[in-house]
Amino acid sequence: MGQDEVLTVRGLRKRYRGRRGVQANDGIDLDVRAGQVVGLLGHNGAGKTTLVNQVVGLVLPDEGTIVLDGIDAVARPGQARARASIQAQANVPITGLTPRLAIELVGRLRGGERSAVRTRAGELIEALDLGPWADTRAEKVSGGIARLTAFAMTVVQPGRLVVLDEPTNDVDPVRRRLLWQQIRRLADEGAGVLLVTHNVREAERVVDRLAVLDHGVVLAAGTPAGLTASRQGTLTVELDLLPGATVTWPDGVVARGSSRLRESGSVPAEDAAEVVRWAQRQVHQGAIERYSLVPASLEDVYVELVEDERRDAPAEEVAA
Ligand SMILES: Nc1ncnc2c1ncn2[C@@H]1O[C@H](COP(=O)(O)OP(=O)(O)OP(=O)(O)O)[C@@H](O)[C@H]1O
Repeated sequence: MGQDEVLTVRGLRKRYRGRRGVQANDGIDLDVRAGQVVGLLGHNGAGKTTLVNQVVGLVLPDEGTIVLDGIDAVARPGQARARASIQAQANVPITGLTPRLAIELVGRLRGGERSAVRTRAGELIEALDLGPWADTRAEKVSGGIARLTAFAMTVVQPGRLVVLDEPTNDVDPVRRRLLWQQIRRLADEGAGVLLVTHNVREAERVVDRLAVLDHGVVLAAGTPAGLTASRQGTLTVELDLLPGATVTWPDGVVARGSSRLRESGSVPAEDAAEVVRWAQRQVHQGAIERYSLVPASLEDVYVELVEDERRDAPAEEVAA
């Protein structure tokens, strides 16, 4: 393991026993290096939280190895956990405290020196625009502010590995941007960050590498550019339909998705000009309100990967 490796996971398997045994992790390899944000994507039940819980020693693997900052995390979970900070999916209750006090308390519990912790807590409160609620009793703050407070509690005295499980849940779009900046900054300042998220569109701009998990296995892993390379030369066209309108795609467009007032498809870049002319005519004819053509995103690739996997999987496995 090189000195920059903060987390190395190899061949990790975990099966939950019981009447309907679930193979939650089925041979996972994963690496996080210092200075990197690694995103972990996957549908509900893909096995992300199981993986994270094994990394921080809350769940014992059936098989495989986990090395966290040089420590064997399976044999010495306590020591490994001391080198990591984790923001769990559910917020730790801080009833009776204010966000500022809760952030400072965790900083002190994790061994931070009083004035350094106070300064860092103040910086985080400012950076996340928590000021107006920093000194309000926790019972009175909104879900989004509670989520940001939980993030600040996690990173006030960060470990070498910072694990964030859905940190953006409930956070408003403006503060989400501030949060993404802080996540990036954590890595830039030397931590390895493992980020569990469904927010593929926003994460794409921040992560260095991604692993896509599906039914306990890593379907694909790589940089955002590497994962989207297979879609280079392809654009995504999106239409906002007017109520009651229907459209039939022109030749060259492959339908990708459809909801009540939105259709999306993919189109080779060389056909884009033709599709724009077609879409413009649809606007004039009152079928669509607006349209956009954008490069294929990581979200497109992610959805396709998972859909391909579903198509190939036996029916009962998909239903499970
Ligand atoms: N304690 C448990 N006992 C039995 N089965 C469990 C337990 N925890 C999780 N599972 C099952 O293991 C599988 C993986 O769950 P996990 O929570 O790791 O997925 P996830 O990717 O984190 O999902 P989500 O995005 O919904 O949080 C699921 O089928 C889930 O029902």
